Amino acid sequence: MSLHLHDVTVTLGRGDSRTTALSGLDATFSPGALTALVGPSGSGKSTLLAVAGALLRPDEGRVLLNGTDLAALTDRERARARRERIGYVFQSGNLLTGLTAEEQLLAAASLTGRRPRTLRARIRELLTEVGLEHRLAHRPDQLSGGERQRIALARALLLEPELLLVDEPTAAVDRTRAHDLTALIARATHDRACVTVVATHDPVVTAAADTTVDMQTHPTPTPA
Ligand SMILES: Nc1ncnc2c1ncn2[C@@H]1O[C@H](COP(=O)(O)OP(=O)(O)OP(=O)(O)O)[C@@H](O)[C@H]1O
Repeated sequence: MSLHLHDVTVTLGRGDSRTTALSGLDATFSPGALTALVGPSGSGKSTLLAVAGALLRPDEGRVLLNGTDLAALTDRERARARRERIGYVFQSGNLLTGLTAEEQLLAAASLTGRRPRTLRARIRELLTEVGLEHRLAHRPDQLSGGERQRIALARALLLEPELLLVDEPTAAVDRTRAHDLTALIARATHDRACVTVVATHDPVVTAAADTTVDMQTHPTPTPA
């Protein structure tokens, strides 16, 4: 399993706000390695995650997930890849309104055909690992921003993706929790040899990462 971005260009916005967010980007991400994606605000980290996560189709270039070019798939195939192969943890958490923390994970797992009975123990274990064992029955509107994102991380880890993409996992938590979450992500990456890319400004994450990709070494976003 590996992720290669070849000559990827992404243009965002229209008219005066049109911006080349990524320009001819080449990057390789290895299995079993936690990669910290660093660079100043606006350097294209979230854009890279969106392209790698098959949420955004590049204007040009190839996005090879273990040899499959995500950019060349149909919308339906891309949706399937997102569901079955990719775990994407947004800063917002992107949870389903009205479901408790535990139900968020059960719902995600049921989409992949797993039996709820065998899942509950694993779900509780993961919610404990992200420090939310006391929030199992809380719905998104009863949780803080950092807590919502931690549920999203637990949900992604439950599904054991080949590719794990995480946007700023430690931005809304205290330092102790930042260390714990980073260790959890690193452990999952190493244990299952998945490709993990974490966009971050946090030295706690960069210190624990196996490797770093610096967006500053790539061309800065410019008006298109
Ligand atoms: N919808 C959009 N229309 C036009 N330009 C956009 C749009 N979204 C993002 N951009 C621009 O694209 C560039 C890359 O943005 P991106 O969000 O990928 O940066 P980032 O490195 O993730 O930043 P941050 O660290 O602040 O999250 C920025 O210059 C941004 O202003």
